[in-house]
Amino acid sequence: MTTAQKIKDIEEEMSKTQKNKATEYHLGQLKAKLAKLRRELIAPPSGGGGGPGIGFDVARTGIASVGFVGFPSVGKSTLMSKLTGTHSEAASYEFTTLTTVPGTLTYNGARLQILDLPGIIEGAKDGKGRGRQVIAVARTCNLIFIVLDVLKPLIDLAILTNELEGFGIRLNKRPPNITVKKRDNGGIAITNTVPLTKIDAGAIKAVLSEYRLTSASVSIHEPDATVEDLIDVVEGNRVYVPAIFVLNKIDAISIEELDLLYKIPNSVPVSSKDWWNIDELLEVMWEKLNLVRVYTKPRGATPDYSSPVVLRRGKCTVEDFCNAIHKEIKSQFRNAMVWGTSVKHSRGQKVGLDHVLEDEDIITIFKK
Ligand SMILES: Nc1nc2c(ncn2[C@@H]2O[C@H](COP(=O)(O)OP(=O)(O)OP(=O)(O)O)[C@@H](O)[C@H]2O)c(=O)[nH]1
Ligand SMILES: [K+]
Ligand SMILES: [Mg+2]
Repeated sequence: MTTAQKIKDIEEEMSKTQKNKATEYHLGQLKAKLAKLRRELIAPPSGGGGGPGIGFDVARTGIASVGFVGFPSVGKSTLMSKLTGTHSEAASYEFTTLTTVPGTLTYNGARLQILDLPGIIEGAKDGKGRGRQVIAVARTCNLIFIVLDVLKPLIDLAILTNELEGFGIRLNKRPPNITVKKRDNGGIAITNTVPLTKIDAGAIKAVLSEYRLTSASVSIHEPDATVEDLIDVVEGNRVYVPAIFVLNKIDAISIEELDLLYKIPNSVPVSSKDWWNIDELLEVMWEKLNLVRVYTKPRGATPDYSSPVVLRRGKCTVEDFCNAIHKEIKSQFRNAMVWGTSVKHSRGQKVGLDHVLEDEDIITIFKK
């Protein structure tokens, strides 16, 4: 039996199993089994093809990458071509785009790589079409645009989210606040600082036993933690990626319909064809990318606002700033003067290499 068939069997069994106290353990087991099978698809054991990077990946450039995911003919290539000035074939027939097409967009001084991807279909995560290769590229992006056609059923949004979830991608989520520590004996000990509303001891034990964890301490601090959250923590290979639902083709709907679309969280309605609301899309993109611009101020001169050094959040210390400019700088570094929200004083503050910079800080480096 192939992995995809095994997955299908388990999904069928789950849909037939009623959810109640008595089945909690069994369902926990099934969900863990499913996660383990999915892991095989994300990274095939050996030469299975379709793993991360195989097939559609391209050389990465720029400070961050944005991948376009969607069903065929929703307008991904139309949007990407116009945003970047790079030609990516767009046409009315499905599967026009057959491979990754990279382009570059500079926004707020940051060079971003935009990846137009082939359309995917439902079932992609379980091996339908070449969807797995597409999702594998999306998994490595810093931001995902889920592009949707507003003339198609809105359920597509949930279907696509589910496809990415099945590939270990979590959209607009933080890692669950749960820790699992293996220990030598003593069985399963559960501590929780929040009420457990969606998971109980039975389900926790079922999941852990599926991973051969018979002795472990589990601490749950995540409000309304689910079995899926626990599995994510045990599996450990999840990626947490911000996403924007780009609701395309609003030129073809009424104002009343548009009002409804505005209620969908993390979404931006646009028309790629008529270039409507692209400004908002870019603003939300910038927010979600969460980048840090640092302006260099030469001693005694005004800061250079035209070309910031752009860093990624979590990798934006003064040391990271130095490395982004030139390898040599760090060895000559004495200290730095920083102005902006990362320091307390409005007149600036002297800092060292480990100081964490904030967006739009100004910096002067003093050498030895
Ligand atoms: N009305 C309208 N049509 C659009 C818009 N954007 C794209 N289209 C049309 O939708 C069709 C598909 O566009 P593509 O850009 O090829 O879509 P795609 O998502 O890249 O398609 P695949 O590569 O096949 O997955 C084309 O006929 C476009 O002209 C839009 O904003 N409004
Ligand atoms: K198309
Ligand atoms: Mg295309």
